[in-house]
Amino acid sequence: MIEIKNLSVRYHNSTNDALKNINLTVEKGDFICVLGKSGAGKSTLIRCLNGLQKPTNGEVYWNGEPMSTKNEEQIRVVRREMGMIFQHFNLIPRLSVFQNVLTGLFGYRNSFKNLIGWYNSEELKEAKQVISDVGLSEFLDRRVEHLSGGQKQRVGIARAILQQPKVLLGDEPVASLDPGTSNHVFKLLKEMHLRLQLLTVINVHDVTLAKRYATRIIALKNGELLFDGTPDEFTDRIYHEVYESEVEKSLSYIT
Ligand SMILES: Nc1ncnc2c1ncn2[C@@H]1O[C@H](COP(=O)(O)OP(=O)(O)OP(=O)(O)O)[C@@H](O)[C@H]1O
Repeated sequence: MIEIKNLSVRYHNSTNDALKNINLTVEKGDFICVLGKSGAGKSTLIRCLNGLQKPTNGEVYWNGEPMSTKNEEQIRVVRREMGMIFQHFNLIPRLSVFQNVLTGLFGYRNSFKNLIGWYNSEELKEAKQVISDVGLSEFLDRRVEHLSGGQKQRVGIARAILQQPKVLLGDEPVASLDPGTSNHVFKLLKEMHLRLQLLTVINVHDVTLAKRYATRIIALKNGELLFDGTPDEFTDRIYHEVYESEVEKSLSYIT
């Protein structure tokens, strides 16, 4: 579904590659967690998948077609098929849950309809359904600024799902949430993945969550692909290879 060949990214003001010669194929059916220390290249990888970041070298193929040959309009069409959820939710605080979720339809409508906020009855019904699916029916008319972090992320998920994506991408969607709430959000993501057959790629710092929910784990280190396998194959030895220096540094600071 998405194939990455010899992908490297170097930001214009940097002397190092943020991603170095990555080769990957991700398929419908994958629930992928991307692990790696801060700065390993996880966000850059997600941004390459949705076309927000152009590779310095190599290519990203969407259903066999190179992204680099697509014009802005064609990339917009591809991006419509990719729902995104974010660490800081990217919601409009003063709008209600319902209004925020409806913005998931923006990619399918002309700007005039979006501007005047006109939706047909089918669209309104679908929006109510996804809000119910994420367990927020009772908060339909509440401004999102008055929700908890976990509820806000549910709104983010509902908005992404209303978009009817084929792929769901998450850039550290639980980094601002407590462990219990993070687990609930992952459980919901997994349910959506299974029910809608959504290819899901999520950056996460919590290895326990990755091992509990992922079908496949990818680990990056200094921009390189260090590991690609099942949660069972992600052993303690690999964990230490991915994180060791960071863990040791933080422990030596405490003791
Ligand atoms: N816009 C940018 N301009 C220059 N360098 C950047 C830019 N964005 C990221 N980088 C650098 O690229 C490397 C990879 O960053 P990236 O954000 O992809 O890592 P990450 O694994 O997502 O980190 P984190 O877990 O802290 O979010 C880092 O060295 C970072 O400083």
